Amino acid sequence: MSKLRRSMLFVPGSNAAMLSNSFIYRPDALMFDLEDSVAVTEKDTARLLVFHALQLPMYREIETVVRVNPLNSAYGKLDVEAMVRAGVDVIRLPKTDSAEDILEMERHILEVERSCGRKEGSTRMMAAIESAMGVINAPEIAKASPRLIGIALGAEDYVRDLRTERSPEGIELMFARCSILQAARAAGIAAFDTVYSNANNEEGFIHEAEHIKQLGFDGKSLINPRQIDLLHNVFAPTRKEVGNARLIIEAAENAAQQGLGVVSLNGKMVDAPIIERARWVLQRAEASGIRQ
Ligand SMILES: CC(C)(COP(=O)(O)OP(=O)(O)OC[C@H]1O[C@@H](n2cnc3c(N)ncnc32)[C@H](O)[C@@H]1OP(=O)(O)O)[C@@H](O)C(=O)NCCC(=O)NCCSC(=O)C[C@@](O)(CC(=O)O)C(=O)O
Ligand SMILES: [Mg+2]
Repeated sequence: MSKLRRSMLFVPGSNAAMLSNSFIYRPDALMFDLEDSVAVTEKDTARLLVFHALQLPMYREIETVVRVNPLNSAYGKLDVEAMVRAGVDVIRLPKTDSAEDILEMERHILEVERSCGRKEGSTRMMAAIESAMGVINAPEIAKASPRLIGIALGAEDYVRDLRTERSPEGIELMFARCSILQAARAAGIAAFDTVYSNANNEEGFIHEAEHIKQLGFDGKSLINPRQIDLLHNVFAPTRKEVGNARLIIEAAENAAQQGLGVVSLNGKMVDAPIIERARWVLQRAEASGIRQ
């Protein structure tokens, strides 16, 4: 079963208090940020703080992602050098506009891996798409490197680029979400949704989480620990879904014994894709529990 990456909690890299205890919230991944949540005057301090946080034993037990600054900024290369040396699991490249951005990042990561003796290819990558150009190039971006675990939408920057703003229904994000999802699936990698920026609006958050789960996303970036359980609950299958999946597997096993590829379960067709989905529901229930 592929690794669970439902929740990825952004932690501002310049906030020493948050860095020291963010593991207690147990998201699927922690995403230390060196980019937009860090003031220009704090960039060097944040890099040092995150470097040290990555040495802490508690961060060895959880997947760590660091969002670095773009390589064409004054900080990007220094960020990558420090984070690869620190042993981060995944580097998140923000504002990815083209496959060339990925290739450039890959070249730089490889150089650092070689110079510090880290296994070549062991640093994984994630690309955040945050512009119209990035959305148009999503299929090439998603296929650009075997290091990529997934691509993600960065909606706050994206709506700025489109010259609009986010609405509760998210109609302005529909094209980008579908494009990113299609590109990710065609490349065989994960698709991650963007942050919901109001930590106090639980209802709005759940509405958005249900929407992106229905579209097919694997998970979502988060800004606040209170959003973690809400998201995990949305992603957990319901008791009814689990019960139904068990019946489908049972029916499929009986059908296989009789040499049949398709059978009926209470009038509903059960064939290969339906069986595969049922297995996926059971795996998900085992990994994430059943919806509360
Ligand atoms: C939103 C808010 C200010 C609310 O503050 P509040 O004070 O109301 O929070 P409370 O709930 O009261 O905190 C209760 C306890 O949790 C602790 N706690 C809170 N948040 C924590 C956390 N994140 N990590 C660890 N610990 C945390 C806190 O320290 C306290 O601990 P304690 O005192 O011990 O009880 C706060 O959460 C926060 O700063 N979030 C991170 C924001 C951030 O990273 N932005 C950048 C990424 S987005 C972006 O760049 C756009 C994007 O690029 C995105 C894309 O690409 O998708 C695009 O373009 O769209
Ligand atoms: Mg952004």
